[in-house]
Amino acid sequence: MRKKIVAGNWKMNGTQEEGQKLTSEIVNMVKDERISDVTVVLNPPFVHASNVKKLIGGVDNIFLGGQNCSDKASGAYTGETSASILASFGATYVIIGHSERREYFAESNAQLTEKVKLALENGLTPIFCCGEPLEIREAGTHEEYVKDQLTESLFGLSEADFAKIVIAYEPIWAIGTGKTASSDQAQEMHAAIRTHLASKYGKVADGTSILYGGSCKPDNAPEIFSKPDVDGGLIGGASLKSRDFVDIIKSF
Ligand SMILES: O=C[C@H](O)COP(=O)(O)O
Repeated sequence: MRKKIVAGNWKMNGTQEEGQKLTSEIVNMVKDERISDVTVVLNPPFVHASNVKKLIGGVDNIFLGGQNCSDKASGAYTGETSASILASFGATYVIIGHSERREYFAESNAQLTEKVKLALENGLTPIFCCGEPLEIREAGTHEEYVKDQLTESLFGLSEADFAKIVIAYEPIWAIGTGKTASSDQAQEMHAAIRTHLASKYGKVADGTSILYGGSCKPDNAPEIFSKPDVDGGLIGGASLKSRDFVDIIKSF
């Protein structure tokens, strides 16, 4: 049985006060509505880490994650945050290779491998993102494109390390655009991803949670999450509204 995961990626949003309010509301709803069968991950901007960690304190199925980590272990890298710093603040997940990091910060597949390794060494579960831009989708080469991202960044991992990875498939043309992939498009890609992972890691890939991301909302999440290879979501915009985010969590 694969883990069902809904992760909220706040991106660069939220003052201290807003972050605390959002976290408290989510925590209260998850408790009051007795949601216990879904792993919930909150990925705020780094500076919110302590506040968020404190607020989720007593809830077994809500975890703190980072939106990124450095590909270096420590040192003179101004503005960066390492996997070990994140772990020391109580984070247990970290998003790696989000398309915004790949596009705006020119992160390469090789760099992402280093980030994944450092995350694992520090006990963090990487949520490894992959996904194609619109022109690749239109050219019909999206499967190959995504498989290459996975091969180049992850296929050097041992089986034991690979078993700890969560994948997020996010078609770039669906991120923040309001244009979601159809549930059939999501299932097709998730199945292709799983088959590709199995070509290297065999049965271990059956246990890999693959999340969908891209304009996921309360009204489309039930249909997307009903697909056999979709194990949850990586939620951007809708994770900033507590009611919407919790409704998405309840969409399985
Ligand atoms: O990390 C989350 C994704 O980029 C999806 O963002 P979105 O839900 O705002 O489209």
